[in-house]
Amino acid sequence: MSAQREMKEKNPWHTPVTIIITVIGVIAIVALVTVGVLQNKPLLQKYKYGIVLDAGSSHTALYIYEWPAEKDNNTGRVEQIHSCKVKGPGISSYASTPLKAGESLRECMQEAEQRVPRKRHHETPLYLGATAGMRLLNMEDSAASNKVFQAVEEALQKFPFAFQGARILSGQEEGAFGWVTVNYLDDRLKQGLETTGALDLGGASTQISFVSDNYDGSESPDNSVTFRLYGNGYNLYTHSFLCYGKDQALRMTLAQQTLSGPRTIQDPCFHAGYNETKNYSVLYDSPCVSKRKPQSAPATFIHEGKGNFQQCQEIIKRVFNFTDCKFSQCSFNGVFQPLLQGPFGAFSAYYFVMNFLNLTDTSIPLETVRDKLSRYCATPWHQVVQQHPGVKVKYLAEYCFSGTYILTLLTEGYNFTSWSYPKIKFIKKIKGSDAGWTLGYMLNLTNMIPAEAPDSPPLPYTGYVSIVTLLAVLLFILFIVSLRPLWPRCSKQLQII
Ligand SMILES: Nc1ccn([C@@H]2O[C@H](COP(=O)(O)OP(=O)(O)OP(=O)(O)O)[C@@H](O)[C@H]2O)c(=O)n1
Ligand SMILES: [Ca+2]
Repeated sequence: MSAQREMKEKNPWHTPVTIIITVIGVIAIVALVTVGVLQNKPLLQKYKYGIVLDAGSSHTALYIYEWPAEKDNNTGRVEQIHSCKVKGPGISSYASTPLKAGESLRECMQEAEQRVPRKRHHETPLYLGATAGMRLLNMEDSAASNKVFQAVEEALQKFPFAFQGARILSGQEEGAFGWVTVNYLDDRLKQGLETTGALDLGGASTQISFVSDNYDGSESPDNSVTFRLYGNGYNLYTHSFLCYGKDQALRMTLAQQTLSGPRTIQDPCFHAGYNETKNYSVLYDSPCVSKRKPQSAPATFIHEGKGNFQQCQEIIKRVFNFTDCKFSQCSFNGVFQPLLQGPFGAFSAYYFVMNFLNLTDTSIPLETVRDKLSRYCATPWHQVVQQHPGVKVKYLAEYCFSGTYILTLLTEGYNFTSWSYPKIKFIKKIKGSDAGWTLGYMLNLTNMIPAEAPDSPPLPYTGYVSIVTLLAVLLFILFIVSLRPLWPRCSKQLQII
C-alpha cells in the first residue's frame, strides 16, 4: 500500500505541472486544427443567375441557369434550374402584330422574377437570341423584323434583370453554341476528352457541328469555328442549313408536289385517310418556297395522305441537291463536310420525333428502323388518331413525314451509315439541362469558360483537413515523446508494483 502511494506521489504523470501541460497541449492542438479547418472552409455558397430566351421559329422558351458565385470559372457547375415554354407561336409569327410578340413573353418573365432571388435580379443578365424564324423574316421583310425586336426589347426592359439585348444568332453561332452546351454538360471540355458532335433540328433550320481530325478549317473556312477552352484548342466544323428545319422542309416537300398547282395531291408522307383543305398562299408564304409558287394555282388544294414510306423518301430526297460539290466532299447543296467523327448528340426535334416514334434506341439496325417507320406510315389516319388521343392532331399528322425526313437527312444528307448511325444518341437533356444553344451562348457571353485551365488549389478541401489533423496528431505524439526524460522513473516505479 505504502509503495503504491509512494509511486503515485513520484509518478510524473500525476504531478499537477504535467497534467496542466498535457491539458494545455491538447487544447492548443484542438484549437490549431479547428482554426485551420474553419479558416479554410469553402464559404457558404451564394448563387448567381443568368436567363436566356430562345426565340425559335416555332416557339420561344426561357431558361434560367444558376452557378455558385465563388466559382464562375469552373466547368460543370452551371445548371439549368428552370425552363418556361412561352404560349403561342415563335416571335417571327407576330410580324403583323409586333406588340403581341412582346406581350407573349410576359408570363414566363414573371415566372423568372419568382425563381431568381429578388436581391440578385439587378445583376442577372438576360439575353434573347432569335434563330431561323427571325432570319427568314429578316430576309423577307427587315422592317417587320426590326419592329418585332423593338417590341420584344421594350417588353423585356420592363423587368428588373440586366437586359443584354435581343439579336439574331448566325447559323454558325447556333451550331457552335449547341456543341459547347453538349460538351460542357458532359464535362468533356475541362477534361480534354474526345468531344461529342451536335445535331440540332429546329422548325426552320438544322445544324451539324463536330470536330474532325481531317478538318483544320482550310477547306471551306466558312464552316470553321475555333475555340480555346480550358487550355485545349478545338477546330470545330459547323453548318446551319436554313430551310432544312422540319417545318420548312415539309413546306419544300409539299411545294415539290404542287409545282403545277393541282387541286388535290396524294402525299405519301401523310397517312392514308388524312384529308385537309390547305391554302396555297399560306403554304408558299416563306422565302424557302416563295419563288416556286405556281403561277395559276387555285386558292386551295386538298392534301390527301397515302402513307408510303418509300415514296415519301423519294420526294424528300428531291429537296436536297446531291450533285453539285466543289469541295473534296459535301453533305448536300454543295456544302463542304469533312468525314463524320466521334459520337453525336441529336436534340430538339430529332428527339421529339424519334421519341414519339419509339426510335431513340440507335442500336436498332437502320434497316429495322426503316421497316418500323414504313409500318407506321402505312397505318391508316383514323387508327393513328385513335391510338394517340393525347397528342395534338397537327403534330400527329406530321410524324410520318418528320421521321422519314430525319432518316433521309441523317443518311443521305450527312452520310451516316449503318456503322455510324449507332453513334448518334437522341437526347433531350443532359444532367437536368436541356441540350440546345442557349447554355453555350450564355457561357460565352459571360466569359464563364476560360481559355486556359484555371489554377486550382494543390489539395482538395478534404485532403487539406486530413493533413492538418495528421500533423496535429504527430505534434501531440512528439510532445509526449519530449516528456521522455521523466519515463525511466515512471517505469521503474511500475516494476515495484
Ligand atoms: N413535342 C414536340 C414539340 C415540338 N415539335 C416540333 O419540333 C419542331 C422544332 O421545334 P424546335 O426545336 O423547338 O424548333 P425552333 O427552335 O422553334 O426552330 P428553329 O430552331 O428552327 O428556330 C417544330 O416543328 C415543332 O412543331 C414536335 O414535333 N413535338
Ligand atoms: Ca431551335
